[in-house]
Amino acid sequence: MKVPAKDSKYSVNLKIFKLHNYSIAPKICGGSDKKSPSPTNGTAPAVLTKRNSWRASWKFSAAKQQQKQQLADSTQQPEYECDAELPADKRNHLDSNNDSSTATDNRSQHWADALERVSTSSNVECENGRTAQQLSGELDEFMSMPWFGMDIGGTLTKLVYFEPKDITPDEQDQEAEILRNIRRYLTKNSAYGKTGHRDTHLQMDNVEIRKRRGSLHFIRFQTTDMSNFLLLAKQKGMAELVTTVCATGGGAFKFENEFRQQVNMKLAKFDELDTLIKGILFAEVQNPTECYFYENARDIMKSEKRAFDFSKPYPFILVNVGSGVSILAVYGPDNYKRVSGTSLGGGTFLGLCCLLTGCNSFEEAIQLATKGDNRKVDKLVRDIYGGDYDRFGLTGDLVASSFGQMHIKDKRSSVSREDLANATLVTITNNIGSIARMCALNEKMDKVVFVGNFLRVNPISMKLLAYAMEFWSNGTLKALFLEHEGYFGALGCLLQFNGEIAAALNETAETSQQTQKSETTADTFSNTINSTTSPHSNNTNNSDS
Ligand SMILES: Nc1ncnc2c1ncn2[C@@H]1O[C@H](COP(=O)(O)OP(=O)(O)OP(=O)(O)O)[C@@H](O)[C@H]1O
Ligand SMILES: CC(C)(CO)[C@@H](O)C(=O)NCCC(=O)O
Repeated sequence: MKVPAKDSKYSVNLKIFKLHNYSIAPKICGGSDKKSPSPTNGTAPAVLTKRNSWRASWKFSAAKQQQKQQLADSTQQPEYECDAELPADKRNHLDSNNDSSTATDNRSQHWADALERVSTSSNVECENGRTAQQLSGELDEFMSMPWFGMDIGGTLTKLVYFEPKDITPDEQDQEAEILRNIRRYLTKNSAYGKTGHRDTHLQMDNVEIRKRRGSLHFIRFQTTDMSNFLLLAKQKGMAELVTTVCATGGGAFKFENEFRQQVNMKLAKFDELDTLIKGILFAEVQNPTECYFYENARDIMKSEKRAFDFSKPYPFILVNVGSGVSILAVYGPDNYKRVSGTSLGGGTFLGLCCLLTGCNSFEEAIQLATKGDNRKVDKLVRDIYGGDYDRFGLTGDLVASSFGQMHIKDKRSSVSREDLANATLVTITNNIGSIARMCALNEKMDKVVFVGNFLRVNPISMKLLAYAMEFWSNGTLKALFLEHEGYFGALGCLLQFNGEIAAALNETAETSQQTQKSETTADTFSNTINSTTSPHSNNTNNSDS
């Protein structure tokens, strides 16, 4: 991975702390020793139920157990090929979990099943009516380049593209021109269309995936720009390539038909939280400096980014700050639950900031926040007490009430756009920190990993979160951050194992059959409510917000 020499974004944003030339002790976690009220927007814990349909999709070959085992023994496991070459400690890291060895066995078994099935039973009918031959074709199609993983989120779409670097001259001769053009287009540019960007500083080189060596490119664009993206993909000839793309995020469901109709692309859909964890584990193994923390977190003026050894990660709290926030308790690679969430996330920060300051982009909002002072907007403990509230350890500098001065006309007229942006950022960050801390306490975990694009170019929030975890836990909680911030869902998608892909394709077929059925039902009973369940309905959260 290209590691930036000195992250300029940090030096720029440090200005805020220079401007606030005081010992910053913003109130990150509401209430401290006081009994904190429950977060208004928290969600009820939802225990993960693993999706089982892929197991069912292969079950007809269970009768040939012995034969399968031989195949399994002689077959490598694509997803873990790179693992086989890893140093022992890294391998242990993937295997150290209570579930992981079982998961690996299952995977090799199912990969063996898949191979056996396509090689020996090409006309056996699958559950959804497709033959093994068809399924084999779909797997081949998936295996053919280009390889993408896509995370279509509420605000940003993230695309991870694998560029093969081990192309032989023969392969090069045979490579379709369209494919070559797509590869060149993606890897030679860093801006695409109106909102597309390649984060060149995050590029991972010399990565091995499914026995191919190459580079991973990280691209993002606004989800509102999806129709332009599809148009561009069509112009570049994607429709003629007939590819299947692994996709996750809400948009994988929302835009599925558009992908099919406009660029002839099938989406193999995966759950966003499953892929998030897979992506994180892969990035950590690939990049020794993926994970970092803030040293001297208690003194925001002095706190500095340092590498953290995340090779033995479990258990940990994972806070994904996207448009909204999901909070997971992670016990192992295939073992987690979504413990909470809040609708007050990155989307809220951006939305409120645009409303309050008239800014037009996340970058602009962060720039404004960097120059502003939340103390002119918020009501601090000292604005109420005239000093500290000693009895419960609340120093005068703490925010007692976010935006608490804005009901006063004079104060309102003296605040700047910068102050409002800063107060918005601090408010949203504090709230996330508060909920994350309560989750860590509940789950008795001491590592809290923050990811998601809200943290992009946003050291103010990272430092506040690091401060919050450290200060309010008396040093027992540690906030951790990851370099590839918002790309883990897309990365995890790209890495999906072939057995899982086959299952996702099956689910797609099942869903379209269900949809057709429900459309017919809706025609017949036009007054009844369509209650078709989502293919992942056994794996969703119980959001109550
Ligand atoms: N260039 C950008 N444009 C818009 N938002 C950005 C940008 N860079 C960072 N952000 C922040 O990142 C957030 C989106 O993060 P992310 O991409 O992780 O979530 P998402 O997948 O879009 O949302 P969700 O997971 O809730 O569907 C935005 O709400 C905003 O706060
Ligand atoms: C809906 C998702 C999961 C989409 O990524 C995310 O935006 C989220 O977790 N929102 C918060 C929902 C809640 O728990 O209140």
